[in-house]
Amino acid sequence: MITPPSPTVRDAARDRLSALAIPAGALGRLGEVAVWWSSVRGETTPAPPSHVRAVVFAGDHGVASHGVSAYPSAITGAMVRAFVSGVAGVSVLARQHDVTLRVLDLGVDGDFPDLDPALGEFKVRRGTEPIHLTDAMTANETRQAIDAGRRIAEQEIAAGADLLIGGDMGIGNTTPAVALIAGALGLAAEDVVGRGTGIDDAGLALKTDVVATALKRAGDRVADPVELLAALGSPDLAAQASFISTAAQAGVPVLLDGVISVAAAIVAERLTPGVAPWLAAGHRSTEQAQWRALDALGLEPLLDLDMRLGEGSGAVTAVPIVRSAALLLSQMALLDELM
Ligand SMILES: Cc1cc2ncn([C@H]3O[C@H](COP(=O)(O)O)[C@@H](O)[C@H]3O)c2cc1C
Ligand SMILES: O=C(O)c1cccnc1
Repeated sequence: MITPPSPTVRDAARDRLSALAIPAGALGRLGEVAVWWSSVRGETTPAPPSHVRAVVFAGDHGVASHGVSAYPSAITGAMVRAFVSGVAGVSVLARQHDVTLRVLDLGVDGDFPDLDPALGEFKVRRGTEPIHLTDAMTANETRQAIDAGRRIAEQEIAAGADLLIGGDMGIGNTTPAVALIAGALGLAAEDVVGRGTGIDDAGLALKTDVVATALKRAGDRVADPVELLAALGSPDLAAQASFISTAAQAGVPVLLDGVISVAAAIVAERLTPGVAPWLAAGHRSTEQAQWRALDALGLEPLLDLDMRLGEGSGAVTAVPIVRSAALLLSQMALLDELM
């Protein structure tokens, strides 16, 4: 069980919010995120996040060659190179919002001999098995990925992170992500599948079949988070789940992104109950599984921009919102002081 953020500080922040020189409730969700930021920082008027660190967990997925994505697996490696050169979508956003971005290859089906070997320091395997046919990975590989996620979070925290973000890269990864959400929450395939990179109706029907078959194959094993990850997950998803869980245990808040990041959070909550109060939701993605999982975690997304990129992009886009909220709570006058 994880120690929750301080209820005393949260109440003090709520009191301050109610006393600000605004009509009651006028900051809307900005007020709520300010109170959350105070509670996770353990101070009524904490400084806004200034050491935001994002890690992109990259990996390939066996299901990708079974018609569940609009794009081929070769894109994964090409995008890893784009992160390294700073030209991916989230790279641009991270530069704009002063977020440190790190990309790690947990399970890409390829190697990068010309790039910094640190990229593959935590690599578990090349791609996964197709989850509708067999387990994504072995129990041993799952433990290795969980251990990697913990060490990655510890490194980011040691580097001074005051807010962490997990991003994803891997063609096909919305399929295991929604399967994990369905498995953990007991939902049916048709209630979790979405169009991912933009599959058509036939693709959606096929993806629904793949997820339904995978869930049936996993059976009761979905009740155990480690078995769930081995059966339906991947090294990158397992590592991100453990990254979130480790951050929450250390009292470091995490800003969630889209369906992959939220799937990792749902599994993190299973690995170590009590994670959710340490989390905020950066945005609402177009994937229905993401909304259902956020609901289950009790989280309301900050932004709703119809984004469906992943990479951590929705979370990084929300960073200035968290900063604005923190500044409002600490710098605004109280109504009493003006009277
Ligand atoms: C060029 C490109 C860049 C991306 N950046 C993130 N994704 C996102 O889309 C993929 C998941 O969707 P699906 O499950 O439908 O394959 C993941 O790689 C995810 O990171 C991208 C996808 C593409 C094509
Ligand atoms: O919800 C997301 O983050 C998402 C949606 C589609 C494709 N990749 C990511």
